[in-house]
Amino acid sequence: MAPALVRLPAPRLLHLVEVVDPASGQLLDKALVTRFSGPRSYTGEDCVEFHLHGGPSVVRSVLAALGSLPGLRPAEPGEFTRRAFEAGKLDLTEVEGLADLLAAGTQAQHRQALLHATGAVRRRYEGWRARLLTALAAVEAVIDFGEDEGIADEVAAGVLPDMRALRAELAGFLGGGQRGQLVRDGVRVALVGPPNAGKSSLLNALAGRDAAIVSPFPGTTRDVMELELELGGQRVILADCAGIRETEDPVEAEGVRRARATLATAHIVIQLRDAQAVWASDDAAATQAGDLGGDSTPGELSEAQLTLSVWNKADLLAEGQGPRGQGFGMPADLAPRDRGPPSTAPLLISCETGEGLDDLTQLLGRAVEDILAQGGDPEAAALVTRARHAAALSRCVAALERYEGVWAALELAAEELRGATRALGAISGVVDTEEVLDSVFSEFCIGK
Ligand SMILES: Nc1nc2c(ncn2[C@@H]2O[C@H](COP(=O)(O)OP(=O)(O)OP(=O)(O)O)[C@@H](O)[C@H]2O)c(=O)[nH]1
Ligand SMILES: [K+]
Ligand SMILES: [Mg+2]
Repeated sequence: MAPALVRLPAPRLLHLVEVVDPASGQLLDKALVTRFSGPRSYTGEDCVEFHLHGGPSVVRSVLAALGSLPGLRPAEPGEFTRRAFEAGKLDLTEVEGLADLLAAGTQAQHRQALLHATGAVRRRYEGWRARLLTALAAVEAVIDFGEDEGIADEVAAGVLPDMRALRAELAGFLGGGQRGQLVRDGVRVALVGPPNAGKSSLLNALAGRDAAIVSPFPGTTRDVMELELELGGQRVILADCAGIRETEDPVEAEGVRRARATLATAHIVIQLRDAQAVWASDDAAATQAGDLGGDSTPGELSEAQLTLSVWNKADLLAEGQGPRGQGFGMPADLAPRDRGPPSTAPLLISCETGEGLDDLTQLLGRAVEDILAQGGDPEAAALVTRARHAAALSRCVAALERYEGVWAALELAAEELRGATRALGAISGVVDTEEVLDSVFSEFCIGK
């Protein structure tokens, strides 16, 4: 039997149609439908988009009707985008940008993802790769055809300056810090200090909700509790930990171990102490010098970490008692940025009354900016948003360094230039391995 002739609606226009189950003839929805004919579609293939009413039963019944047609099946997560990539519609940086765009929770993440998704990053990488290919082509041409020693030397010397410049440029991006990854993954802030300092109370105050358990019993928090905040458009991950102290309790001891691990990976450390306890213990000076309190020592902090020293429970200090009366600690250094990172002079707050919390938020925002500023300018930083980019870039730089050692020996030089080209190509997916592709596409949810 000849197939029934179907008049397809015009492509790339919305059509209001009745969606009918082909088996039962039952009306399923009245909906807008668009047909795309390849290659002018997202995947490059012939596609149809259904704009259904959103009720779960409508969607389920239309999917079931479609699934009953021969040759149709649900897409795997990321399958549409993978097909688009395979059809050459997107490169890997754009694919990753799309995944980041779908996941973007902050303005900074959003802006950075757009640089990838719109191809700005792709163009940078393609430009570099084109320079490598030009150099490689010149060198290979001499290997293949050039008999003349003079020409060989001339070409080798001609290629060298641009490859040197390229190596320096790429090394600059690699050494420029981790801003791209910080924007994507968040700046990590750890709340540490002795038990009962009010760390969980402060986490709740900053989050604006009762996220962590607060109690008058020291040793309440055991697991690390992480919360995401948006500060000045930037993703910040705030971690509340167990109070650091020696303990016989094996569960609390595990909490202390986790607290130390969290402390080690934090970009910013808020050292929280009970103002009255510090004042009573008469070691205010030691605290000003940046002591973590409890059993921990300043030696646990690395140079790159910023610390904010904060004294809590200001409401419990009597009039004239404590740092307030001594003329320091209120508020801590809120000096302009050019005067360096926030100082370690303590900031006095109360989670109970809210005193000092605005100052703390400001100070924290500035510390986050300082951490990001160490990571270079935003557009350059957007080139390296994943560990995979950094790894490929450093392979490329290493190959170019080796090239500079052998540039006059054309065969060896060509080999290193090929290696450098391959490494850059891996970032955009020009040269791909299944493994990289699988990990990139696995980030997607079903339907993209
Ligand atoms: N008066 C007063 N009490 C506070 C303040 N902040 C916290 N507290 C109280 O201090 C006690 C301990 O607070 P938590 O937030 O549980 O302290 P923590 O540092 O998380 O304690 P651990 O998890 O046990 O290490 C609770 O009873 C809080 O209500 C404050 O600013 N003023
Ligand atoms: K507690
Ligand atoms: Mg706690």
